[in-house]
Amino acid sequence: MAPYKKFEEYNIEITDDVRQNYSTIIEGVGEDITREGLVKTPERAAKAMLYLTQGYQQDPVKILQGAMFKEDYDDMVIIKDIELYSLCEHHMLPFFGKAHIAYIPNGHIVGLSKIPRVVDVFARRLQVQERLTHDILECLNNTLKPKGVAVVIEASHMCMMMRGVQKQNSVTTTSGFRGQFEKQETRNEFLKLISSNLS
Ligand SMILES: Nc1nc2c(ncn2[C@@H]2O[C@H](COP(=O)(O)OP(=O)(O)OP(=O)(O)O)[C@@H](O)[C@H]2O)c(=O)[nH]1
Ligand SMILES: [Zn+2]
Repeated sequence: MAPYKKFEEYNIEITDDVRQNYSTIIEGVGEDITREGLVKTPERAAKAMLYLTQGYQQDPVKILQGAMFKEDYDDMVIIKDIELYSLCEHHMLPFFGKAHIAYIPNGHIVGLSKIPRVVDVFARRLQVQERLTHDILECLNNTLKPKGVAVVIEASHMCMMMRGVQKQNSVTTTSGFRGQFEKQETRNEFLKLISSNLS
């Protein structure tokens, strides 16, 4: 079985429930649910929400284990500027930005695409940025068992932009480091490489 199912494969039985609840919300904000433009909206909104939270149905460990290859390379591997879209668990509004991830292999490398896939598995859940950062960090650390792993996330939160404090330009940075990245020198090398424009 594939570690991640296509959206359509698991969505069918739960859509009805979520769709019904979106009808209630639309009526609750004072709209006419029978209006032409809104007739299909509960269905669309339910599908969109289930898409944005599909990470609950996916197994990030299997994703990584499916593409680990024996290799002696033991220098830093960095994937930077991985775009991410998540939902804050407090308001269910988007937060979005970039993840920068590095690891130092320990006998195994991993298929490069699997790292952004793991980011998406954890981002497509109700999250806070701090937990998202640690979820990714711990998953990579426990599964790849590398010599070190580093995760930095920079994100903007719609709940701070569209409403609430209404700050349009603030960016939140979170980070986590394990193994060799706990050493100042290695951590600095990583931070220098992700802030350079060379890629
Ligand atoms: N630490 C953290 N806080 C977040 C994240 N996303 C949203 N928040 C915050 O969650 C907090 C929820 O605070 P509450 O006071 O319960 O909610 P609220 O009345 O809507 O707060 P305001 O946004 O200040 O209007 C807010 O300060 C949000 O900015 C996140 O990823 N990490
Ligand atoms: Zn929020």
